[in-house]
Amino acid sequence: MDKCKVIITGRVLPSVLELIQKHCQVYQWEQTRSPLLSDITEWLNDAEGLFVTMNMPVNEQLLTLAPKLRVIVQEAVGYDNIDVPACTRRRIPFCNTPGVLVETTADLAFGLLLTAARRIHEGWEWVRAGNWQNGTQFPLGVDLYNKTLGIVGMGSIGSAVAKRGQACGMKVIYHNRKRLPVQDSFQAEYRGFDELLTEADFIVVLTPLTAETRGMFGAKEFARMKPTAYFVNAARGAVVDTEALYNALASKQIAYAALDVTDPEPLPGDHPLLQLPNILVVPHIGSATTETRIRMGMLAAENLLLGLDGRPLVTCVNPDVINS
Ligand SMILES: NC(=O)C1=CN([C@@H]2O[C@H](COP(=O)(O)OP(=O)(O)OC[C@H]3O[C@@H](n4cnc5c(N)ncnc54)[C@H](OP(=O)(O)O)[C@@H]3O)[C@@H](O)[C@H]2O)C=CC1
Ligand SMILES: O=CC(=O)O
Repeated sequence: MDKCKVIITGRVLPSVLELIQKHCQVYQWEQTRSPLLSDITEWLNDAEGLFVTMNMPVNEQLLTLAPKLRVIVQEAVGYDNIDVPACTRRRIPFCNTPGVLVETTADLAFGLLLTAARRIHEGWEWVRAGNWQNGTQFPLGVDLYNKTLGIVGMGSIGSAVAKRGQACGMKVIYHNRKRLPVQDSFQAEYRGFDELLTEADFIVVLTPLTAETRGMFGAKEFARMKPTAYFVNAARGAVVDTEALYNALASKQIAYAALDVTDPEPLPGDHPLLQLPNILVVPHIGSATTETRIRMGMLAAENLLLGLDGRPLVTCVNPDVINS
């Protein structure tokens, strides 16, 4: 019997590829950049499954070229690149990988905060440049203890960051559209968005990117923050207006930013943000540990195989397409 044909839009771990190849014929995009639609058009014509590894747009245009597609999975939690209603209209189930990367991403978000506050990365550069003997001139950092951590997007990952902050003696405040039930907020206090901006010493963003959150942090929001504020974005780059962030940092309207995600992404090496002294940027590595990437890849692969088999998926974003 012919194996189902599936497209994988980037590199995956060998164990994940092996599992998929056992059951499917794989077309894999192997270049480091994300494929353009034109790069995979030929494969789309007979693909029954699509495994998305990077932020490739899955929209009407792509779906129209893929008449046999029966399941789409993405090895990520955020799915702002996927037109889910368009998948649903074609009765194609779509899965992301929630749950398995929560603690790992929270470690990275909190790690950015701690690294920026204590200038760990700058200290390393200082030592490596042979400056240790001038150690007393190394610029001082700031404490986390007794400071206020403001989390915008207190969901799975935001809550895990909140716990890390509390373990460091921080007071935690948060903002969501809906206030959490008391038992789920473990003493973090709810604030309106503007209140959180003015009160927090450290702000960590962990909302999804939606029409509502796109550009949520602009000039007005940075102007509300303390001049000593540290700003961490581990959500999606476009939640922040990059030019406004640049201006806020360059004019010292806020103290520091630490980013796992940027807009544009990847950030070009000559981008003005990277010339600033008060910023730390890492290349979207929130979930990038071996253990977590295996969990994400395996979950996505299992969902792919279930979908090809016409069975309900474990983490389906639009489950009604299967149940109806
Ligand atoms: N850097 C990285 O590598 C990673 C980044 N991410 C990003 O983090 C995001 C969050 O993931 P996760 O914690 O699992 O998601 P959850 O759905 O568990 O949490 C999202 C939170 O955001 C809140 N939220 C949504 N819209 C708004 C809004 N307009 N204003 C304020 N709060 C809002 C939600 O609360 P409410 O609905 O009440 O508003 C919820 O508390 C992902 O969507 C993804 O983009 C995820 C994994 C790794
Ligand atoms: O950015 C990563 C994700 O899982 O979402």
